[in-house]
Amino acid sequence: MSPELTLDGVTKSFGDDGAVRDVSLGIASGEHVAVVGPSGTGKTTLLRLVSGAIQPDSGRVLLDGEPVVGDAVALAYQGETLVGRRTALANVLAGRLGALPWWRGLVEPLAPVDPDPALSLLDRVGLAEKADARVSSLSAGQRQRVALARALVQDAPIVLADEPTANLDPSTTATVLDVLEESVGDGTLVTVLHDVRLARERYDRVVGLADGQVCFDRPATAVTDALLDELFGPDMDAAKATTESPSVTAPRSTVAETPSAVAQTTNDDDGTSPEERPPWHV
Ligand SMILES: Nc1ncnc2c1ncn2[C@@H]1O[C@H](COP(=O)(O)OP(=O)(O)OP(=O)(O)O)[C@@H](O)[C@H]1O
Repeated sequence: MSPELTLDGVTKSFGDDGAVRDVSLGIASGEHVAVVGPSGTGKTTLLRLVSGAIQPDSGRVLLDGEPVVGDAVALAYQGETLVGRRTALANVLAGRLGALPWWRGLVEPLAPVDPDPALSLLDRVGLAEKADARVSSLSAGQRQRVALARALVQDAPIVLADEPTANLDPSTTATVLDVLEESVGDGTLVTVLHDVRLARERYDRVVGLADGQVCFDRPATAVTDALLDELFGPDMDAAKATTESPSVTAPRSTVAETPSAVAQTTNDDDGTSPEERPPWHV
């Protein structure tokens, strides 16, 4: 069982900018939650607060009622947090070190870390042949997948993923989200996604952030175009013109049985390429 995650009136500012403002959320053990919202509305800051990477100015982040400590939370960052001159495998193994009990370093200081879990994850995200490549030689999408593997190899009960599908093509996006869902399994998953369609299709629950505050917090099946309109503002008008049928909102268990669902649900009938459409287009 993953611990229950609670954000209680969490606020974080950078200078005069209130990045996250009085956010309260309860995320139950095993929930898979997507966080969506326009750029600069505090999504990354929220994940960093939950991971303990930064501390709130006020409010509390709690796991089962206690402050976040230890290795309970793994965060796959959106940004460049890998060591470029080390190999992909070495970077993923660095995550594995954090998953081992502290006393292993005392008892077996020279024992090598078992590379198999890291190699297996690199294989599952499609990077088996890049295991020995320096991270600095990898594309942005490949680095994104190394960062995800590094988070997943920690076997943490709560996994946070910040835009894990940025820079990826549709097929690799589906693979990465499949690996994420399968690896986390019954654990708790909080993923920041720009693609609202994926959030609706693949997650139990969607939280919309606007200007650092919760705009909506609904089961994925209850996320309507009106809510997205409120969240994303005027740009939603373009989406309304092309969104006449209801969203494809398969529950998580169904999607997991159809790994290619993302590619299959892409609608090319309106004459626009997927890249030209707003992220919530269905
Ligand atoms: N370390 C920092 N120092 C100063 N300002 C910051 C810092 N981190 C975030 N901010 C500011 O906080 C606000 C929220 O940033 P954040 O990265 O959380 O947004 P976001 O919703 O994740 O954006 P995006 O979707 O573009 O990644 C922005 O105005 C940003 O400039």
